[in-house]
Amino acid sequence: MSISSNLQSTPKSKKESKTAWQVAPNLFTSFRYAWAGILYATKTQRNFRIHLVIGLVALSLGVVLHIQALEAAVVTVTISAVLVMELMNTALESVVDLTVGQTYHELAKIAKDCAAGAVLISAIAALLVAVFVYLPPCLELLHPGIA
Ligand SMILES: Nc1ncnc2c1ncn2[C@@H]1O[C@H](COP(=O)(O)OP(=O)(O)OP(=O)(O)O)[C@@H](O)[C@H]1O
Repeated sequence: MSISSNLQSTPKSKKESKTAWQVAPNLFTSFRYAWAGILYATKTQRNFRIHLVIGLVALSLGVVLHIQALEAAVVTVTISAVLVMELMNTALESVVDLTVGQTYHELAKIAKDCAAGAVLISAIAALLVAVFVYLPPCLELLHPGIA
């Protein structure tokens, strides 16, 4: 979905219009901006929501299946990688839409397709990690002594 069609370029408040171009004055403000980005992606990007839910389910499953600390670390990094890719994809879509608006441009297509490809690769890697980490304990649960 094209992003520019949903948004206005005008800031929400006068204060925001004065400070939007400045470096965040403190760490708390930086976190607030970062959180706003995550909230925006959660509200507007269906794929981000899907990956967020799958990530939470995978982490919960890890607790239920008592996976080892190293496995939990790999799962956590993998989930983060997918969500980070989704956020970068959303950021790139915004910049492309800001640049070309509603007009077709071959470079806009390449940029968006490559960003989507990056998300796809991270999601496939996450699926493989899930198979490697969760399949053995699941099989053991279903057929004790098999794994
Ligand atoms: N300005 C443009 N010029 C050329 N092709 C475009 C342009 N905008 C989008 N596209 C093509 O349409 C596809 C979908 O773009 P869109 O901005 O709708 O992303 P999306 O469907 O929201 O992607 P995602 O699901 O990753 O968020 C792009 O991958 C690209 O191939």
